[in-house]
Amino acid sequence: MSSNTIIATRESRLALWQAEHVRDVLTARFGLAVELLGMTTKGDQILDRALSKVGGKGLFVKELETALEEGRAHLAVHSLKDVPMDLPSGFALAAIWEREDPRDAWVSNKYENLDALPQGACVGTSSLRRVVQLLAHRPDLKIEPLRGNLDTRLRKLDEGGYDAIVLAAAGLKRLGLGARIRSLFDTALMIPAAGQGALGIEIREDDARLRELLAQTIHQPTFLACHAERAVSRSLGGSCSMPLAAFGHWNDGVLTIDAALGHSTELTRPLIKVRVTGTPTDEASARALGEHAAALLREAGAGDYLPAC
Ligand SMILES: NCc1[nH]cc(CCC(=O)O)c1CC(=O)O
Repeated sequence: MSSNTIIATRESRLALWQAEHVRDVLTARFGLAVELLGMTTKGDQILDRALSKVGGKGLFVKELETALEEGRAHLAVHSLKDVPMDLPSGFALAAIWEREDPRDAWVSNKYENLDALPQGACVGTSSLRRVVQLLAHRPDLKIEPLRGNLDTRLRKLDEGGYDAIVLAAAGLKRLGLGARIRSLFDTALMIPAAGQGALGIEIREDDARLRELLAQTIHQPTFLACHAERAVSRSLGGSCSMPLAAFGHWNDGVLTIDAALGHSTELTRPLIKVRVTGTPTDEASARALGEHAAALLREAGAGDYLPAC
């Protein structure tokens, strides 16, 4: 095997963009010779069912972790949003990089935004988080499942299957598809998912060399916000699928976390929403802030909303 540093990556256009970005930064900054190892994951193969029904987001990372474990690769680059809240033992999240636009995007060939949709119109998304927040504003809408990579989802919209779809702005912008964004959701109306728009870099926990090197690349405000967001999810039992949104944003040195939870099966039940603020300085204090938000959600009745798992 070559002495190059190898990045395991999924082969969707977005995953490859992200892996190439990490490769280029590591080469420019540390002079590393980096190669990509493309892989297909279970999550890429299952296109007909909601991920929440077949084992959740871990499906996108398992094969990459196996490559790390077997020494076929050294780093795995992920959309942080797709990384389970607790990594299996032996693996570490060595870096979180600066976020692209964390907002959700409205993509439609006919309607400017959610308010412009006629009664009973059809919106495509398979994200429970997006479904409950769309229905909170427009209970009349018909929501239809929409899976596949970004190009597939856009094609399904263009074929006329939906009046509009909702996608992460980050993915569209990274792929040069920003022109497809008709409008952007206010993060108060459509709170993003924990980690949305950020990159997460995973390594073997015992890889001291890469751990030290990657520590120098962490984008601290994103790192703290995302650890707080992920802690909200973890505290509520993040391995289960639930309609949860958690978004942290910095203002004058203060981190505000907005979180919203919908009922896991009765998707039109009122959302439970909380906001907390703090000034975390490290991973532990960021997590504590997220745990505080989760505690407030529980006080407000989250226990009745969570799936039994
Ligand atoms: N769940 C799939 C996924 N994972 C990351 C992104 C977009 C990029 C990001 O949020 O970092 C997407 C597509 C989407 O939600 O529209």
